[in-house]
Amino acid sequence: MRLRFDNAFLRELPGDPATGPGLRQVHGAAWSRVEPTPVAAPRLVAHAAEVAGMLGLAAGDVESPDFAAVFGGNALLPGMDPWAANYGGHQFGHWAGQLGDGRAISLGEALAADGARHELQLKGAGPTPYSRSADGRAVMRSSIREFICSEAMHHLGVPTTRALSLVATGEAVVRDMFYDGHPRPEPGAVVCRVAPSFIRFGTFELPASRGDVALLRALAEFCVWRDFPWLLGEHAGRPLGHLRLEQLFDETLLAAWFREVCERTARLVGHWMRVGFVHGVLNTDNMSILGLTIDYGPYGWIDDYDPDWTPNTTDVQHRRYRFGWQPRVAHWNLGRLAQALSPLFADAAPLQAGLDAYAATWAECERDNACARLGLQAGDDDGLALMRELQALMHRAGADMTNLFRALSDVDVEADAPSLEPLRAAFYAPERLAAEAAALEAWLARYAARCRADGLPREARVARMHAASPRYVPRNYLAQQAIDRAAAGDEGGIHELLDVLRDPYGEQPGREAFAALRPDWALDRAGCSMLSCSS
Ligand SMILES: Nc1ncnc2c1ncn2[C@@H]1O[C@H](COP(=O)(O)OP(=O)(O)OP(=O)(O)O)[C@@H](O)[C@H]1O
Ligand SMILES: [Mg+2]
Repeated sequence: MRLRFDNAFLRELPGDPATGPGLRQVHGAAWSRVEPTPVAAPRLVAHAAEVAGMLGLAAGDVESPDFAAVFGGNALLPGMDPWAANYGGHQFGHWAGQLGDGRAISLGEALAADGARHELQLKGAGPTPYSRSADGRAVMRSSIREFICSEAMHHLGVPTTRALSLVATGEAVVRDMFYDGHPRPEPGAVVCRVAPSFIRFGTFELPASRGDVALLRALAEFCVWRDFPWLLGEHAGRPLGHLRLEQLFDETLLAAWFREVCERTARLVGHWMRVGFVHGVLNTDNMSILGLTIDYGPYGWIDDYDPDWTPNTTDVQHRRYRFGWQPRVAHWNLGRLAQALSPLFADAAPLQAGLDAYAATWAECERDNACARLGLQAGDDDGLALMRELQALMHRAGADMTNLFRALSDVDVEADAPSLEPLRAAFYAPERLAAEAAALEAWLARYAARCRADGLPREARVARMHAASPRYVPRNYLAQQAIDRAAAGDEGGIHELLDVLRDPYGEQPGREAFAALRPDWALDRAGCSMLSCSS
């Protein structure tokens, strides 16, 4: 197994002179060298062949015992030079100080044959200087969720960190799942995540909070150079040191960078709102600078449409991270990033321009999502208004978000008064549907009229709708079933679910069960409707 590494993060940014996992506050440094702690019996449970292929790994590499050893944290490949990154963050609205990779350890930045950079990072690989009071480990149930959802998001077309592998450690990890004084041992696991960059908003917030403008500037310049090279135009690919000497990183360039971060974040949230994903812990340390979904913890998927739903038990009181608030939370988080970057700007105008670009891009995404899901040609305010009315009805009548949007393409829009029949199976309770049936029918009549005025031929309309509204998403209960089966010794559920989710927009005859409404047993089952941060 061979990979080519170019560890730019270590080479170009200042590091912690101390090594090893001892807990400490790390000043003036972006990273600390620390090796994964070996585990008792690494065993490969699952891998994503697409990610292995992207890295240039062959099937034989994945099957070899070396693979489980490396991606379980027991061995290193030549060129790997493991580190934990230093960052801070706002958690639930409050500044939390230094956080850092407490259980994530980056192994190196692999360069693929096509020149793409893929940082390989183990999650659950043991203690680091940033582990605070925790153990640096992760349990199998949360690792299965991270592995499956990362890949599902990619196939759904949502920007995300990827998952190469899921390795069982053969060791127990003690967790108090509901923070109710009942800790118990659970099987441990390590996921290898893959992304061009794991830089977070909190990466910039930490040096800014300490008044360390030199490190803040170094991080910003590095991030532009490595992660946004297209902003450098003809200078892309030249050594960072040369560009610094030529003072290329002026305010105009940094402003363009911040603006792009804002726009990418808006598009990311647009995708989440389209597919019904609730991140659950949108702290600034869980916001990727590249606008990728990162940190699959107590996330959830919307079953019955409810903009106020949050899956995170830690968040039940304020519901800060509820589904419908994600657009405004992302904006707030960008505000914290803007504040952190402000020492690099003479005045606030360029940062405000970025935040305004967020609002404009999000508004555009919301309109485009609405019109694509309704199968309308033009993205206009009329389509958006129609969507908002439908969402209010879905909420009141208890419609399954995924299934209702999918079934909408079966409505006969040639009829003046289309029948509700094609939608009926997407509702959870007949009496709630009955109470709203007249309002839904009135909406359908207006919708059908709009489709006819729009003039898109049936086939094109349906294709547009199916491309925007998935048939299959990793519903909370589906992931939990895979977890339960794995706990009982059958890991086949992980592979089956991953395979279904490889084609989320296809019909996949024979696999309809994976698109079924949430069953009643999942309503109050841990892992399905409520998830704790204990992972
Ligand atoms: N078991 C653990 N051991 C050590 N540190 C942990 C552990 N769980 C969480 N942390 C750290 O606590 C902070 C916030 O936790 P959060 O739940 O956002 O992250 P996470 O799920 O560990 O990681 P990531 O954001 O890397 O996916 C991070 O600094 C994280 O590394
Ligand atoms: Mg996190």
